[in-house]
Amino acid sequence: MHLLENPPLLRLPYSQLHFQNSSVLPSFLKAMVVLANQVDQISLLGAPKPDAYFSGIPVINLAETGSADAIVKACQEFGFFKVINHGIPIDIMAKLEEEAVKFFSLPQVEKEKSGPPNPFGYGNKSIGPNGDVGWVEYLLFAVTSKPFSYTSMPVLQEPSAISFRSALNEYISAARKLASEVLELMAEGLKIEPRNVFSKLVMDETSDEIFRLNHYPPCPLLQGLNCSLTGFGEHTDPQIISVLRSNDTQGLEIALRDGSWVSVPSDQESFFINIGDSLQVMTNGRFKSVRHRVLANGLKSRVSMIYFGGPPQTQRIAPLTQLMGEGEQSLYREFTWEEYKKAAYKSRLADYRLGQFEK
Ligand SMILES: C=C1C[C@]23C[C@@]1(O)CC[C@H]2[C@@]12CC[C@H](O)[C@@](C)(C(=O)O1)[C@H]2[C@@H]3C(=O)O
Ligand SMILES: O=C(O)CCC(=O)C(=O)O
Ligand SMILES: [Fe+2]
Repeated sequence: MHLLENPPLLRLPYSQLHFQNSSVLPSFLKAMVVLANQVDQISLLGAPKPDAYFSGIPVINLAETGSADAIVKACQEFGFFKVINHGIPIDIMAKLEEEAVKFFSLPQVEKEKSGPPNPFGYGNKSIGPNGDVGWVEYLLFAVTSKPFSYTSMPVLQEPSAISFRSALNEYISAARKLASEVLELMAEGLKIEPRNVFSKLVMDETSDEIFRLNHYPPCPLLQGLNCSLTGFGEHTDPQIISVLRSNDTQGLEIALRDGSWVSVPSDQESFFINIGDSLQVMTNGRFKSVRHRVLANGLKSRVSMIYFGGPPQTQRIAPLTQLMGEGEQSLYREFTWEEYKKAAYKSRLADYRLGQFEK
């Protein structure tokens, strides 16, 4: 709806298009004649979309004993898992989703009052400072105090934004608590002490946390073409842990250890946990940071909310001595979170950011 009032969103590189089935190519090319006037930077580099949902995503039931071992297994194998029976009321997610939908439905000019992102604020299509693009608009927040104050975000300053602010605060507190609980189960599963060895890094007053609301709008021009768009290109998250929740629209994909991509069935009542690069380093590669991306199908809006738990800026990121076997060497040279973040912001989304820190 608002998408049609928003021609700039339609200017997407052709490389963002992914075909489900190569037999649609002729009709797609015909449609391109129509679309060519509206979509610039065309280059046909689409990759096929995985056919089926992956049924092998590990599911961790937090109400069950034994979840610590299952979490460690999932972190080693996938760097990704789904959490159920997490105890967070659905209402907290639904309220924030409602506020997000309200915001993304505003006229473009209103949304842009909170942008461009530098790196925080409202962003449309452009991701990060180095030329990455996707079929997405988003709000990126720095969580600088608990509860945080949103000083530089016009959209949250108006008195009428009280319900948005309170939904955000409620949701972020819940996501942080879940991140901490899961990180403590990881320490338990790895049999290392103290139990809060990971969780204290995201629970500190000075922890560097980010929160993101993503909206992948429908794309009416692509309907009937059976192809998809890159909403958010492949990447790993640089932080320790990410807690993701989406509405019931599909799109999230993860790369398996063999490099193949699989589609994660959406589940609006559950959370998905991503291992970030920093946790890969702290476990000396035992846990893998998961490569993931979002392919938007163009039919239905996807709204996602992601809490990124990072450590304080000065935190040294290195393998935990408690985890190192006899004679085991660190796979990485030492760095602080501040150094890693700086390097990340100089990189493109798909870059292998840990590469320059490997020994
Ligand atoms: C292209 C970029 C966007 C990003 C900063 C970066 O230069 C490389 C890392 C990207 C990422 C991925 C995970 C999170 O969505 C994010 C907020 C983060 O911390 O690192 C984004 C950054 C961003 O969108 O600004
Ligand atoms: O929107 C999503 O589902 C995932 C987005 C993501 O990976 C990110 O914002 O880092
Ligand atoms: Fe991500």
